[in-house]
Amino acid sequence: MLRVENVTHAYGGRPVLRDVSLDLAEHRIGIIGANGSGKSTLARTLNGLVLPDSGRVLLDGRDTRRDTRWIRGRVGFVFADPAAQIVMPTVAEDVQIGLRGRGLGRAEIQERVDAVLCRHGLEGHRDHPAHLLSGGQKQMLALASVLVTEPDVLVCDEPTTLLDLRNVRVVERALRALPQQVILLTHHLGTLAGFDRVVVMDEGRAVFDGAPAAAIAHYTELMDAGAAAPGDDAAARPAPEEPRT
Ligand SMILES: Nc1ncnc2c1ncn2[C@@H]1O[C@H](COP(=O)(O)OP(=O)(O)OP(=O)(O)O)[C@@H](O)[C@H]1O
Repeated sequence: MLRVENVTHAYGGRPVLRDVSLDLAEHRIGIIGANGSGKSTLARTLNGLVLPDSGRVLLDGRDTRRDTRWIRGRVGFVFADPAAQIVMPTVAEDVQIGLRGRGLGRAEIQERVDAVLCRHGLEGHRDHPAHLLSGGQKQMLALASVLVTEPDVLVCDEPTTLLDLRNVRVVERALRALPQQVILLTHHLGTLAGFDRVVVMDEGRAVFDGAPAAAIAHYTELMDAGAAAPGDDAAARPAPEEPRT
């Protein structure tokens, strides 16, 4: 189980995570919050991409600070922009690269690559140049390239941000079907239906933690309150004039 213990983190002296503590045990966990609330930074602490300034992050009792390599192998990470994750010229090569150095034979590598491509609708694109895939296909490739390594936990940082609605659905379906634990950061609140738990981040703190509907209601209230904050005179502004004809 992933455990976040009293984690704080700052960039250039500016606090981004403030004493966050979470036990992340459920199968499907969402993390939502305003832009800049610290979601990505929190997600990155989960596999040691970001090490906390204080506090610690543990996977099954092992600290990301000490056992970074082991934890990276157990916690897969999918980024919002698949282009940042695709490193090889062809689809199959890109999936295969994650299996390097694991002492697997050629046949097993081939088998695992074929299986993951097939599961994610990319079997017909095996030798296709990866950069020519559509946005949705690139996101599926990024997902496949992480899943081929068989992580226990998958952390997805807004994997549907760049996608149209059809591809959002494709990625949602793929995530739903995964046997492993998924921790999903998203601004697509509908994706969280059926999740076990949703954490709301605000200004570096986990301010709500509960069922999806209650978490979304809390987040919506938070955003509405922010939109009508004192000093914001938007509500007092006169409505724009109708164009005259
Ligand atoms: N590498 C970095 N160096 C400096 N500041 C950073 C870095 N990464 C993030 N920040 C800052 O930390 C704050 C939190 O960023 P973070 O990406 O964690 O928020 P977020 O909730 O994921 O936002 P979004 O919804 O926009 O992706 C932001 O103000 C951001 O500018």
